[in-house]
Amino acid sequence: MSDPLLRLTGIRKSFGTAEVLRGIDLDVAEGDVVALIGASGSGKSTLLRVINLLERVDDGQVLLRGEDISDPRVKPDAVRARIGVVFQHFNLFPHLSVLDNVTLASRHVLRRDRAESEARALELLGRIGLAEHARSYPDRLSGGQQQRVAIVRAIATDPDLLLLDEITSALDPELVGDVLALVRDLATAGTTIVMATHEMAFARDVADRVVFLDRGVIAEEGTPDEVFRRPREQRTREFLARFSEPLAGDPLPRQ
Ligand SMILES: Nc1ncnc2c1ncn2[C@@H]1O[C@H](COP(=O)(O)OP(=O)(O)OP(=O)(O)O)[C@@H](O)[C@H]1O
Repeated sequence: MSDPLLRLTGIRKSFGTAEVLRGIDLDVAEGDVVALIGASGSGKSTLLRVINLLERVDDGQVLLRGEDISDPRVKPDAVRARIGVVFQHFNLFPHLSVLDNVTLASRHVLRRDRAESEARALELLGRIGLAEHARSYPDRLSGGQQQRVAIVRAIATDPDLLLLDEITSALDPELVGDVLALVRDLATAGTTIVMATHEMAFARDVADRVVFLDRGVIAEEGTPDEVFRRPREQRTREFLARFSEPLAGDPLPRQ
């Protein structure tokens, strides 16, 4: 069998005396959408940061297409061009236009030609209805628009993997729908995504697999149906009980 796109084996990470990740094993196949859920502080962001080499593991391996990228000799920049990341706060560069934000990595890390990078960026911005804002600065855009630009920027290098860390948490509720719709489109188009999310209804509808982290270990994983409707673990049930209201209805906007 061929290697999964991403394989995590025995990942451990401590900050001081606090062990935040306590032996994580996880495989993500090409095209899979994996939702990481769990209480605040359970280690979701740290796990994403470990995958992207923003944090180095204390123990264990991160394998991307079979290559051990957690090896200290691997240069983070080379890996980051292969792994797109979007954080809670949009992190667009305020002094660069939308277009320059989107083309930055493609031009300066991958050394792609300017015209080629801009054509691709404009095509992506067009897909999210923001091509006319290409020459604007980020502060002219709403939070939801900025976050969609951040997503487009993350995929502009055609990464192997897209990591999303609570990308709707800082948005006003009325702006969440468009951002989730874009993620839904990417998932449908076959993008491999690992996302930490508090949007349970979204995880249920979009993810192929749901991973429940509890104090640094994977307490349960399965299809959305298994985890949300038939959780095996008491601690999963307790966690989900806090989200029972949104899960009962369907708060997701339909396109
Ligand atoms: N750089 C750091 N230095 C020290 N402690 C850290 C650092 N990063 C994370 N932690 C701690 O690690 C634990 C896990 O944090 P993490 O952000 O991974 O959790 P999370 O599940 O993503 O939480 P949330 O849902 O609130 O974002 C927390 O107790 C946090 O305080």
